[in-house]
Amino acid sequence: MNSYHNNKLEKNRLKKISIEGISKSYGEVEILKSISIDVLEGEFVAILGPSGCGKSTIFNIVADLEDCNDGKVDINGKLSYMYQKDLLLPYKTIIDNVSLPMILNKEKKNKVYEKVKPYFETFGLSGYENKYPNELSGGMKQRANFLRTFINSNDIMLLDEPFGALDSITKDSMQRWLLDVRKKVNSTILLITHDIDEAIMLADRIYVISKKPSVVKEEFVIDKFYYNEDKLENIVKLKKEILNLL
Ligand SMILES: Nc1ncnc2c1ncn2[C@@H]1O[C@H](COP(=O)(O)OP(=O)(O)OP(=O)(O)O)[C@@H](O)[C@H]1O
Repeated sequence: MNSYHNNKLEKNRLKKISIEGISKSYGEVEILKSISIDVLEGEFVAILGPSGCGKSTIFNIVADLEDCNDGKVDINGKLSYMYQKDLLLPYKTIIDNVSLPMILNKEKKNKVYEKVKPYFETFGLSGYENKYPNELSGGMKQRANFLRTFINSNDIMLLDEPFGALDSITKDSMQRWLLDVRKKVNSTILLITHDIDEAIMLADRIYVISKKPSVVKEEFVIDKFYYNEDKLENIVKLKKEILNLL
């Protein structure tokens, strides 16, 4: 595979996440087999693979929640992460939920409010600061979760199936929303998904991984000029190619 990073234009861009040949087994069961993945500064990269192939295991190793048996991970910056079922505390308002990481970091509440308030507009949550989670729709709750992740660190964000629990209409609007937010922020994002459409729609680059023991099967650069809703035939072709790999 001729890696994207060998391209001269990309050579000087900072690697925010470098995963080099990681392997992981649980007892006798081999889950990951020498997986290598890079994420450059400001990039949106998706790891796409079938259910149970070890995507969350990669995520946990990157977040340092689990050790790998072999290989290494280098993180250049501050990580935050969001899970599919990230929960908002029901007895706290949205602004308090979003502020939680900073409050836990012993920052003063008023100062934290000042910092987070402007982002309610960016994240489409304006007017919902003092509402409680049960007053928000599923999509809005995920936006609030997303904002909390962003507040924790907007440098590098790991998103594990962030829209997996949403119905398909809400999911579609959330994906469009995320593309829009991304234009306003300069975060580096690593997304884990088993949804091919989601990966193509959101990512600049996709790593397709196989069933376990998982290996990287292929890396795709998603040029949005070539893969967009006006050129559906290109998307269909790419989807077929990816499906054949899975
Ligand atoms: N602590 C553990 N002990 C034993 N096996 C585990 C452990 N954690 C995960 N596994 C196994 O490792 C495999 C990969 O799990 P993982 O959750 O990383 O997959 P995934 O690709 O994220 O799955 P999904 O898409 O369904 O969320 C699964 O077969 C799972 O049963």
